[in-house]
Amino acid sequence: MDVYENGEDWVVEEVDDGFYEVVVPTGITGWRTHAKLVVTERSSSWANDGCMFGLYRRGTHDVQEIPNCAVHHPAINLAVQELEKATAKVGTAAFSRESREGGLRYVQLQVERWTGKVSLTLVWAASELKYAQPALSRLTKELSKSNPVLWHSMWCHCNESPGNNIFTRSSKNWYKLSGNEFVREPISVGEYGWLYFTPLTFRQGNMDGFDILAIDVAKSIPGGSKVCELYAGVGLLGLTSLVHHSQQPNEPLVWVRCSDENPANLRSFTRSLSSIPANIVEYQSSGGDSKKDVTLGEMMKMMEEGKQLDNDRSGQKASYMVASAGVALKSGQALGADVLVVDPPRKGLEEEVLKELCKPVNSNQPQVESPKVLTIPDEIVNWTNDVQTLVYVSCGFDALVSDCDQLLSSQGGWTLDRATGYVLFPGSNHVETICIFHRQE
Ligand SMILES: C[S@@+](CC[C@H](N)C(=O)[O-])C[C@H]1O[C@@H](n2cnc3c(N)ncnc32)[C@H](O)[C@@H]1O
Repeated sequence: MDVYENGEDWVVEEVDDGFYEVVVPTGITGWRTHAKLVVTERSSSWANDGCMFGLYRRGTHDVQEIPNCAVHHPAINLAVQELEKATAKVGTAAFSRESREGGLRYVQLQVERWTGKVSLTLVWAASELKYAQPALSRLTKELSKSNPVLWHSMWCHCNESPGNNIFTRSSKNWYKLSGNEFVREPISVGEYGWLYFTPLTFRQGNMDGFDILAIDVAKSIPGGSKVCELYAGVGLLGLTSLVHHSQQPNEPLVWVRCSDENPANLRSFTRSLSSIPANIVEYQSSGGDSKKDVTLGEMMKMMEEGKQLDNDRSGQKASYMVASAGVALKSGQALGADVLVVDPPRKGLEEEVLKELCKPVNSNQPQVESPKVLTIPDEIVNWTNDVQTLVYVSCGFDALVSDCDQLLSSQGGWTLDRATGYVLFPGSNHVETICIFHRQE
């Protein structure tokens, strides 16, 4: 890429050649439907005047309040006001980093756009729910009483770890206290189903903006393709593409295989799939349990027993595997796929994924869709051999530049056809980018 670091927080294009188109998909205010805020005492603990909610000032642990923040969805600002009032009324003690006393550490607020309701997660410094009581119940009761229509659901996440991580990795630390398990968002193509999120799953900060990006991803996939999606979250990009192509004449996708390392996504994905009309996902009536949900408990048990978690049931065009990106590839998820969609975290692609994409295409490798029918040893398989189009969605520009350099200088035969930047987070210095790569003929 013809960009260089300028020593600041941004990179500069050497010559504006018009290659990198920039899109501002939404207004610059009110776009943030997902916020995580840190909590601190308003004054001293004996004053009992409740908690303050905000962000750490850069490089410090001083909390900066952001009342009526312009980029927040109005429901988030309202929720913060309700939290301030309620914590003052019931005397909730914020967690202190210094004394390690007090309970409330962080809050996560997620707006369900079509209802304007907020799913609230209270992150409490406790090892188990019982140790957060009775302060936790006092607070949630007051919040529900003070504004009964605002809250979609309330959750508690117990986190007494010493560091700054907002959430621990254990799904056992999550407790749903009230309301619905899932925040629902419409798939952004017509009225053909929903995406389901919980506080345990990844959800984009600017959902309106990402809807537009998801349609652009769908349009960049040739009709009739077989698609493998890594880093899929709840399956937002894959399912949007499946629905989009079902509405194009003679262009339905053949299949979409999604995967992600977070096991909590599987329940969400299964729900979404059930909400999409059968003629789009082609369920087969193969008996009563074909759409059966896996409970969180069953999921934990399967993981403890080392069983693979997936919903790859016959008759469905879309399937889900819980696995890291590298493991998903080596399980054959991209075998037979024409298109690979990746949307990794800021640090970019896993080394294993890059390594596969950088291998030269092996014209002697048979084109099959399952490793079970591959007749060559695993060590010499090119797990992305059939992929002709790579759709790379990036939220970390530095990592994208480095991954791009590796792909383009490799023997994988890749060319970068298009790159589009999306100003998804106005007011911040982050840009979301879609890069479309093709293999040279
Ligand atoms: C930027 S999010 C994209 C999710 C999805 N495209 C969306 O828009 O909702 C990145 C996802 O990568 C997953 N992830 C992070 N590291 C991973 C890895 N090594 N292997 C597989 N998934 C990973 C996270 O769980 C998260 O769901």
